[in-house]
Amino acid sequence: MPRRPLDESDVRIRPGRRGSRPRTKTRPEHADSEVALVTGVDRGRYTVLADAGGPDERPVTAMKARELGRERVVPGDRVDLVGDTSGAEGSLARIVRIVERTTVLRRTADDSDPVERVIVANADQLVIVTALADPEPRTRMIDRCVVAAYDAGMDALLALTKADLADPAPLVALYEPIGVRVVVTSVGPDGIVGLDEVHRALAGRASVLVGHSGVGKSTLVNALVPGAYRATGVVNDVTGRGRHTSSSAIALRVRVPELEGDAPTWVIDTPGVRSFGLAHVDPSRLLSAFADLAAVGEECPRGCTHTADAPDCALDEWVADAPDAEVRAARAARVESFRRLLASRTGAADPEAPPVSAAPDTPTTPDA
Ligand SMILES: Nc1nc2c(ncn2[C@@H]2O[C@H](COP(=O)(O)OP(=O)(O)OP(=O)(O)O)[C@@H](O)[C@H]2O)c(=O)[nH]1
Ligand SMILES: [Zn+2]
Repeated sequence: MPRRPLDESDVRIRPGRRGSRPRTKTRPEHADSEVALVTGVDRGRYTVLADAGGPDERPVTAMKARELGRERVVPGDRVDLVGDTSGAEGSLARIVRIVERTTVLRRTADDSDPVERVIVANADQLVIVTALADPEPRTRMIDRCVVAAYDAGMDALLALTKADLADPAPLVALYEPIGVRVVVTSVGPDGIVGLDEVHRALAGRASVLVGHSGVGKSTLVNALVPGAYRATGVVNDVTGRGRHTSSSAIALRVRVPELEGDAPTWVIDTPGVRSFGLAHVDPSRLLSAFADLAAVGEECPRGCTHTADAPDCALDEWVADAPDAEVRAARAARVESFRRLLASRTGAADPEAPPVSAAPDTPTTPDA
């Protein structure tokens, strides 16, 4: 019996076990599944948006079909939906397949859970919300977020809040050279100053927001998506604060029609997520986020870790071979930035004492 080639409506079925039974994969109900976007997860119930952006756009509550096994479904996922997809009160659809993801963001393993789990799928950008003061910015935390973003194949956007309290210039100088776009906001008498710039940076993209408690992330989200939390019940109406009972992310639609063109704008808030799992980050993959350095790294010995003490790392040669002092200084700074990010993966780097770098006229040479 010839097998029909797999297509989009196929559910992943584990092979084997009942070996003799032919794998009839054609399930009529799955043939007319529809693609939906996962916006939230709460205790085994998924909120998905069917026909997202289309004329029949509607929120639907769904559960995971058994066929998916232990595979996690997370906000940002596109899924195939079957069953009652009407979205009517009390209806429950089933998620039968996860569409292949373009990006995955993992949160860090912690004491309660030793596994680095995927928390958001298909996001384009990681927005690192950092207060310029109160609480003080922590560059190591920002570095780690940048690494997580680059490793996930996402862009990094630094949103500096509370510019009324401190000057953003030093942080801008630290992050713009490594490809991080920076937006600056403050709270003024008529709302958030700088919101237009934030809108421009988010328009047409799916952006994950992260930030420590008190940095002004909720203030920002509320300005971007007025009333969103009331609608989703995530925030207590009286205190305005998140219940933060779980660390599951939630996708919220931002309406900026004049900026976004055809692509919708989403922000994905991650209550309770404070850091990202970086144990899996591969130095070469991180290097590939720095196009100029990646080209240089092609000349490195196989398996080079690209750290300051790596023998014969081509990055050091590239700094040493600069035609003049100015170029050398620029290259050294670039390599230092990369190595700073690399070091942030592990517990090694002290935020107040970044790894010792080459002064412009004394390029680092490997000790080995
Ligand atoms: N001066 C100043 N204060 C701000 C600014 N943005 C937010 N705040 C204040 O900072 C405090 C924390 O803001 P939130 O938006 O609750 O911060 P959060 O990051 O969501 O923190 P959690 O709710 O604890 O997760 C609040 O008192 C805000 O009013 C700003 O631009 N300037
Ligand atoms: Zn190297």
